[in-house]
Amino acid sequence: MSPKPLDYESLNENVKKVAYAVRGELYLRASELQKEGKKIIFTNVGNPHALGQKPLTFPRQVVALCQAPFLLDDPNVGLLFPADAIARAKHYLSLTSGGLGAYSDSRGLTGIRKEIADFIERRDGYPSDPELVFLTDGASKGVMQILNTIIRNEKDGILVPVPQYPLYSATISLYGGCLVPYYLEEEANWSLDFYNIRQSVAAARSKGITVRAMVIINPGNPTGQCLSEANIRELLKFCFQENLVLLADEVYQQNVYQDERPFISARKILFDMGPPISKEVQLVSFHTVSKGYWGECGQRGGYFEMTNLPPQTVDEIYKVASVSLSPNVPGQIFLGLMVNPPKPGDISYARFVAESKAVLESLRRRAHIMTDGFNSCRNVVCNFTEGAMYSFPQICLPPKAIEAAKKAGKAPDVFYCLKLLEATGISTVPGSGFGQKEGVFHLRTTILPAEEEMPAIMASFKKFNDEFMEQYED
Ligand SMILES: Cc1ncc(COP(=O)(O)O)c(CN[C@@H]2CONC2=O)c1O
Repeated sequence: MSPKPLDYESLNENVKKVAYAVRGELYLRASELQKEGKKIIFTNVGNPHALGQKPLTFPRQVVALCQAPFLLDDPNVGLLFPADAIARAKHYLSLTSGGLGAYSDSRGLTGIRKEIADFIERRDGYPSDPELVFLTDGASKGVMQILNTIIRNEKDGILVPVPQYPLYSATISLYGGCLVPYYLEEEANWSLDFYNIRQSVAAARSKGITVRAMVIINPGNPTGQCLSEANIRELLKFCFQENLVLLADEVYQQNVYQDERPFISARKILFDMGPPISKEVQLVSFHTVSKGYWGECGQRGGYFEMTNLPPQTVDEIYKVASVSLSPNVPGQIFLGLMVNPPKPGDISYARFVAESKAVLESLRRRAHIMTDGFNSCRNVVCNFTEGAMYSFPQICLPPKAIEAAKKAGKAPDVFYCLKLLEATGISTVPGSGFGQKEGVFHLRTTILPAEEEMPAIMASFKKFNDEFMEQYED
């Protein structure tokens, strides 16, 4: 009997190649342990509300009213909702063609795309065209769509930073392209090494790969570094020289925990550089409501903005977006609220600022607590989380531990993370899931556990790690 169409052996080989460690072996084991009644701290996913972060009030008030417009007709609505939330809800409902239950245009609601373009113009100081802003169900879908547009065959290469967020490796596998790694320099705080980047491109080309795009994640996931203006200038010059489209993943642009390298968008620097670069380099920038001080991961609100793409290409991307009909409309409204929050003088302004400031300041403190906790272990080295939501310490493992891992049929960092999980309930992601240099091991955790729990979590980690080292050290 020949295999059925959806038997494993008949499946699309690219589907089988996909790996996504953020919800891989460790996450599955943690879920099993949770079912057995063990308390698990899921720090594997940058999912703030799942770790106790409260949603911002104003956005939820507006979307609640949009979801239940009959409340707006209730004479007591003003007793429960502030006037600016009521007004904003009415505004967003007026943008839709029948409320949140109706499909929107496949690029998203025009009025919200305009709000985003206005935000980009305020942020960068250069005009932004709403026609070049497409809304998506999370930034993930936008990244996937653009990579799908770029990858023609297995000889098309995409430059990806390593360690990388596995959305990129998984999507490149799914669409049958070639991931061309460029290694970040851990010793120099995960900085770029342009010699290494050029080497990677040359090596790929020598194998017949056409390198077509370069991904930057700024601030970085899992590495947390923030790129300097000089870095981004050099990147844009490199893309211009090598004819690469730059994919700027800027989903963590609100998550910055140091003052030396504030977030500057790749788009701003592109226009600052002027012609020919500002006219020639093609750029797609991504953003989301899943991160920042919003953390609204489940709302699936993302967008990408296209710069220097020819109209015909934009039309092709629109055509493919039309196949999925419409990005989810509540997620679009969250995007509009994120880029156009309450202003000074609005009734909800003070509360909004207080809530968002509290989240960011706490994340900054937690970044320090976690980094210091890891660095207090003699075999652990951890760069400070300058931005994003993760800590990515290097764990120096003794030969006996590596031997034991081998015997267990596990990569050394997977072995270590499994032992950590079993001993402490802390669910992390092994560095191998993000890529790392040969013979060097990491784990990724988020800085998201509640601040008051963080010291106990780090103490529990240190206790486990020291006992692990006692057991396996020569
Ligand atoms: C760099 C980067 N880009 C895009 C996304 C996708 O965001 P959307 O929610 O908008 O699709 C993530 C999510 N971060 C994942 C999710 O949690 N932990 C992670 O590493 C990310 O880290």
